[in-house]
Amino acid sequence: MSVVALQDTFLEAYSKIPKTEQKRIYKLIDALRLDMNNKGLNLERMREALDPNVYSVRLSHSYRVILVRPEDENVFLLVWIDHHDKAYRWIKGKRFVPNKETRTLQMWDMENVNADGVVTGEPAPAGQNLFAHVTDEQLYQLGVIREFIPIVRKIKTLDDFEIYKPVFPNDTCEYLSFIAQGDSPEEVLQVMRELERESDAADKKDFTVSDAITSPVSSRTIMVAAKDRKLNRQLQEVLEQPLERWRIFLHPRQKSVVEKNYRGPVRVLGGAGTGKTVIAMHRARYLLQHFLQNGERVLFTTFTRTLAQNLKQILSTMLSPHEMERVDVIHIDALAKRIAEKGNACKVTIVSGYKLNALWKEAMQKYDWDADKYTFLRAEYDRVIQYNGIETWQEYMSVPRIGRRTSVSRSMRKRIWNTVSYVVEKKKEHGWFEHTDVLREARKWLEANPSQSLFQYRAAIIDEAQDMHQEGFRLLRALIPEAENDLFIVGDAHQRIYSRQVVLGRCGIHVRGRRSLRLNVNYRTTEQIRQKAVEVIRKMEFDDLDGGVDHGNDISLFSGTVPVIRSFRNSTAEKEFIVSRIRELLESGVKRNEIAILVPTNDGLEIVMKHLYKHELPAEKLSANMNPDRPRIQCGTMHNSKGLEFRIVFIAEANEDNLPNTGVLNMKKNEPDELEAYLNEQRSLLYVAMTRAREQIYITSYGPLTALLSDPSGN
Ligand SMILES: Nc1ncnc2c1ncn2[C@@H]1O[C@H](COP(=O)(O)OP(=O)(O)OP(=O)(O)O)[C@@H](O)[C@H]1O
Repeated sequence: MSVVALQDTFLEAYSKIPKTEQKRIYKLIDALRLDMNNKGLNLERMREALDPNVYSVRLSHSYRVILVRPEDENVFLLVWIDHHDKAYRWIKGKRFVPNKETRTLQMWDMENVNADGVVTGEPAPAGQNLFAHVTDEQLYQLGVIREFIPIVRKIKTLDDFEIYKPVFPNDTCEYLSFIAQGDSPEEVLQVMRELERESDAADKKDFTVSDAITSPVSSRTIMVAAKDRKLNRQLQEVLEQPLERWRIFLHPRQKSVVEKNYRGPVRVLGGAGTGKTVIAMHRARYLLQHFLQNGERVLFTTFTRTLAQNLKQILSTMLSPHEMERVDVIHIDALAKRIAEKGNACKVTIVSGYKLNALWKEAMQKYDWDADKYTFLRAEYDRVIQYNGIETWQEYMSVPRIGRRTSVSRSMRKRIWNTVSYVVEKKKEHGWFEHTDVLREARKWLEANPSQSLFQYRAAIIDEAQDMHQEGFRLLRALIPEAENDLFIVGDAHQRIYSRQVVLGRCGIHVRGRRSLRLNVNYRTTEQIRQKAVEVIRKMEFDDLDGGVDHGNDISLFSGTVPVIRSFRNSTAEKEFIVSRIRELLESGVKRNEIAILVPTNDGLEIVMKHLYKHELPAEKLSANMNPDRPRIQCGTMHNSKGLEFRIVFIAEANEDNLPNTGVLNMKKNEPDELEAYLNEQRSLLYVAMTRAREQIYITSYGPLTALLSDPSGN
């Protein structure tokens, strides 16, 4: 007898039961395989269940495992674990269908449908149907079983689709999601056919549960336990790390992006949680295994140190030690510093904060500026001069000041230039560099020494590209020779929280035609969280990192509870609420390190952490050196959460005067460009923080709540 498990449901159930019960599963599987008639197993047919092949078996005094045992087949399919009554309720309306079209074993939930009475209702009039352009036959080929076709015909809008989603099995739901997002049925069927080509059971007349289990397509949904007494390593791995199965199975769409041979740079866009980083990591592996020669290396870079560290750790579990030696995971500023120091044989000292402010104040005094022009001058330097890599007065005189609304006369420009030159000279005298200076110096060195191949990089993968400075991309272009599969860039302008818009074409990176891709399906966040997060940024426009507009719209595969948003009288009341919710979550089986508390400011972070300690809740700050597996509540600023994800997220201190920060608003109030840029960054920051949550989000404040949640204009 072979024993397999239905991933999505079984893993969910498994993650909710106590550790002692989890350990019993392995023994139970062995026992089932050896002798299913073993009386001790207490195998019982569940007559109340809709599916005639459903059985239950005793795991312990309290828990039962639900399984499917198709007649005349030598297989047990584990689907659920729960207390007796709850398990019965769960299984009651489920039907397990080996679907010849999708080559998978599907789970249909008739209970949901019948409760809503949707099966017997009238279909939506033609033209008002989200899937009107999909024929019945195409729906069938997409895996919709015949009796469910009338249900699809009732779906008028994307919102309707949300309500109906739990009815569909995951694979068909995913295919329908693609169509709902604008893909043609033919395109989606093409993806399916590619899979069928891989399937050895494609021509069989009857499609059985055993066929579904052995079909390669099922590798995403079914885990197989090995035939010998030791459990298959894969099953054990997935059971122990249920949230990371994407490391093993990619969706066919993702797979095709990862495995293509591209004639030049590729750009992949997609909203939060659409799998961009997952794809980037798989791409690194694929490049090494299929496209690169021995000795050629891959650079994997991103914007922040914490994220680079996190990516390195995950990559090291996906790649062999030998492959890992051929990949450098490093954030862009560290890379630039490395090149500049190696190339110029000099020590780079980064200057920022008060030293730099003091230098600017000195220059402003010398050139007789009013103190309130500080923001204007710094922005002119960062947004126009540094952004465009300008180094001479002639260049500055002729550069279009795109995105700067305050006009400046020629004489004013000259005064600005004199002030800037003073700062630049002084920085040189002290041997000080800002990060952008280092990027530029590194690039200039590479351009002047084209034959120098410092690190044997043949290709680069760039994550979180929206926050990369133009100088960063120019540096990468100078570092990686133009060739097939040279640059793989993933990013999302919705999440830009550090830099200004980049135009890849202006950095010598030319993305053409089919090398520009967009992912639309969110695998991380529930639709409820996604929608709430999108509300915060809905009035903004987003670029495609190359001078165009990103009109993309995403959809989440999962449904969940609505975000909880609450404001409290004072900070203590807010923190007490958070602590009590955390205690409840821990009691319900959520692990400490699955919970994150994010706050707008560093001061707020200290307060939150003190509060957790006071209540004996171990906590840890998000940082490049932290170990995310330690059983601690993860705390960090919203900025630090970039690129990460957690099961439950609290955004605390989301106060009116924190988000956006009133002090910064005041400083920028006379600079409309800067003010708008800052507000947009703050909206994106909130979007980023909210979309870190997989299952549930709590947003709290003391005093009035941030206006960004109620009024996306931020006014
Ligand atoms: N093929 C897949 N199967 C299952 N889960 C997946 C798959 N692809 C992605 N995911 C899940 O979605 C999560 C989000 O993926 P990822 O971090 O790559 O998204 P992203 O687009 O880079 O997000 P962000 O831009 O918000 O940081 C992953 O952690 C993973 O849990």
